[in-house]
Amino acid sequence: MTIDGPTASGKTTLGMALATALRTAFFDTGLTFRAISYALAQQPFEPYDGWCKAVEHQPFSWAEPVAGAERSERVLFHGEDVTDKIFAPGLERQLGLVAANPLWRDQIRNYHRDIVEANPSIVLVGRDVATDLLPSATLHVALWAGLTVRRERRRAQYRDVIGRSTAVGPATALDIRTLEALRTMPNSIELDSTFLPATAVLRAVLRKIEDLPHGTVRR
Ligand SMILES: Nc1ncnc2c1ncn2[C@@H]1O[C@H](COP(=O)(O)OP(=O)(O)OP(=O)(O)O)[C@@H](O)[C@H]1O
Ligand SMILES: Nc1ccn([C@@H]2O[C@H](COP(=O)(O)O)[C@@H](O)[C@H]2O)c(=O)n1
Repeated sequence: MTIDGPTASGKTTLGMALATALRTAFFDTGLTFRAISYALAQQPFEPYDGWCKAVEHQPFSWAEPVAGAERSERVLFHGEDVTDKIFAPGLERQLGLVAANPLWRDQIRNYHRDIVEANPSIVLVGRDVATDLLPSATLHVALWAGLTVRRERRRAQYRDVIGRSTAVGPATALDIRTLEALRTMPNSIELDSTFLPATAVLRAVLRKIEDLPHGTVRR
């Protein structure tokens, strides 16, 4: 299954809950973009294409999920848990550079393809996963939420983290470009979560799954 939508629309929340309910693998492709941007931000130079190779050797790894944590996937960089840091506002510029670079996108796509191949039963999250990575998925969900609500959700998410309280500013050029680039599959379920709690979003998707022909989704 794929879940796409703009930042802080609730993709990860829904994806993790769905993967738990259906006992499938789960992967948030945004983490790859963020982890690579974080690695680049540690370098003193402007990123350029040659770095694609350089970052291949960066020692990233994914730690075991942390039970009870809101965002249970953890990203390690040189052994340090950088999961919170890769959501820091200062990474926006690097994120924009990585996301706009076709060479980076190719490498990241190949990395994600390997993950999909290794996990035929997977909930895959990210803004282009439906159209680009897994167009033949059993179910596509296009999740939406208004900008003000998304900003407030992110602000609440960061409220208790020192130095992160100003993390969510006005819509940036990156936000706007990303929204323009969002494409959905013609057969995707469109859900507006602006006024829906996360549990209701999950219930709505589970209901859609129940409507699928028997045996389409193995539990
Ligand atoms: N339906 C909802 N109602 C209220 N809050 C929600 C809802 N869905 C998610 N949230 C909260 O909003 C915040 C952002 O959610 P989440 O990380 O799932 O979004 P995302 O789309 O995966 O973001 P990103 O694109 O940055 O990875 C989290 O704190 C989450 O608990
Ligand atoms: N499939 C994807 C996932 C992400 N991006 C880019 O990475 C940025 C961070 O993603 P989040 O979902 O964690 O917000 C995002 O702004 C995109 O620019 C992408 O291009 N394709």
